[in-house]
Amino acid sequence: MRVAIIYSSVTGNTEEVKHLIEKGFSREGITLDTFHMKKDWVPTLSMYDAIIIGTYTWGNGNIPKEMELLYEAFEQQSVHRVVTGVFGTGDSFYPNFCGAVDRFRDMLFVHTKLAVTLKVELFPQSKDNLRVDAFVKRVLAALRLPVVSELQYR
Ligand SMILES: Cc1cc2nc3c(=O)[nH]c(=O)nc-3n(C[C@H](O)[C@H](O)[C@H](O)COP(=O)(O)O)c2cc1C
Repeated sequence: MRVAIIYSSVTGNTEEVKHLIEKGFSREGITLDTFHMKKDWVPTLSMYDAIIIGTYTWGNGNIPKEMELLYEAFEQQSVHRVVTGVFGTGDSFYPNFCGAVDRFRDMLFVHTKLAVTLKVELFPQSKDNLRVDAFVKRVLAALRLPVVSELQYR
């Protein structure tokens, strides 16, 4: 099972959610391939069974510049079998809260097997732990994998 997480973060909020999601998958025995979108390079998306996208929001509800190449790659590559989830951080002070998540969601819904989305207000708080757990479980369910961390307690 190959799962990637591809993200962008300037001030560290989205990166912190990424850490939580990585930990969630790690509890399920899944190690993620991690890509920080800084350069003009995107991995071959069809290599993966699942891809998690993490993005902050810029401008007026926009996708950050460094994430545009990834957005276009999903539109152009053969990804209809890939399970996806998209998360992001934003600031509800802005009218389009986490608008970049919405833009990825609409595109991924058309081109991939979109399983789940998650929006976090700025830096993740303890209440977000349960939301992250639910995010990971939705991806596992779409991959038809059992939730190992719960099976251990039965
Ligand atoms: C110039 C600017 C524009 C922004 N526009 C939005 C926006 O439209 N919607 C939103 O939800 N957040 C917006 N934000 C807030 C960032 O998305 C938020 O601080 C985010 O957590 C930053 O993520 P990072 O720490 O991973 O870089 C904006 C921030 C800046 C500085």
